[in-house]
Amino acid sequence: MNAAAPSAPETEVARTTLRIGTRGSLLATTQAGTVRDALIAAGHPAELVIITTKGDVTAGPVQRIGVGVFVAELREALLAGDVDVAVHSYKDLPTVQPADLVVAAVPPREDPRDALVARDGLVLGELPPGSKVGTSAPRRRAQLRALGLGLDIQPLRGNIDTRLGKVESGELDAIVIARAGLSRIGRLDAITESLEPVQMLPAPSQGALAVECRADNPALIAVLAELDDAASRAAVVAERALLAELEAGCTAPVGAIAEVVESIDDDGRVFDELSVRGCAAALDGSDSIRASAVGSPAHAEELGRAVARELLDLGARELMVAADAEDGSSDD
Ligand SMILES: NCc1[nH]cc(CCC(=O)O)c1CC(=O)O
Repeated sequence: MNAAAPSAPETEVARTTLRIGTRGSLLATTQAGTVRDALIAAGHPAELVIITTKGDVTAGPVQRIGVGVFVAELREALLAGDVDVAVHSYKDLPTVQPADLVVAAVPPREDPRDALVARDGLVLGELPPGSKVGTSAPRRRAQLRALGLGLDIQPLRGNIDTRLGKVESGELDAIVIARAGLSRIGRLDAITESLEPVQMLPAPSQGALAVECRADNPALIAVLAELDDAASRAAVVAERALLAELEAGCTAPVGAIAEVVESIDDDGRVFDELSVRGCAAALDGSDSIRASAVGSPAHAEELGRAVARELLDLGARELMVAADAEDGSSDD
């Protein structure tokens, strides 16, 4: 920095290489790398800066370490000015956005579905009762149990390679993980079944990235906004509004999927609609509730909240309170 001529953020954007903070895992650096490449392609020099977070060096369940652990240190680096941009897996962000930071872009989202990685190429319906299936996310555990297949759900943590290794070694018969993570690290080949939303609703904002920067830098916000994908943003806004209205965190047994779909009006005109589906499940799989709505993408937030209120009317709160009481380990 030139101490004699301190520059306004506006001019800084124009002449410096943007520093993009990321966790050091293969998944995180790959994700952040797509943002770096998109910025460079748009004429904005950018580079990655690896930030080691507590979540990367601790092996305990996420609920014990604290929700948002993967996010907090990246945000500290942003606020300290050590980096200009942070790239997060959107589903790892708490629902409350800090006032001094903004999600300036939601790039085109990956397929949000969960994926089954099973031994011998098996799909879910082929796993015999008693099969050991790894996942620590209450949302996945509850929805798997609700399928009534008699599966033995086992805790699962670690990076993607560690998780895949448990199937390869035979320790587990299968695992359920986000398809997007496998896609980003080039391991779609490991998937034996992509789980349809009728069986398994993904975590709110799964497969989407949040490109975050300080709220006090309008020039940088404008640059990052070039990477924003309107349909992906509308979907994520609806899903996270649903989660927020349920007053649930990223470890709650809540699933949601919103999609922009084409519709045709009475005069034959094609227009975009936003379809929103959500579920809340009891952790023991004894019950799960679903609700849905369709409306304008411009009303994504209201749509998400409306689906959440319907879930609440159907008893979601009572279900999730029971879920809270059971046990702590989770990792969605
Ligand atoms: N908290 C774990 C996490 N956070 C983001 C991803 C990758 C998928 C995504 O970007 O949504 C994963 C792994 C998983 O859920 O299997």
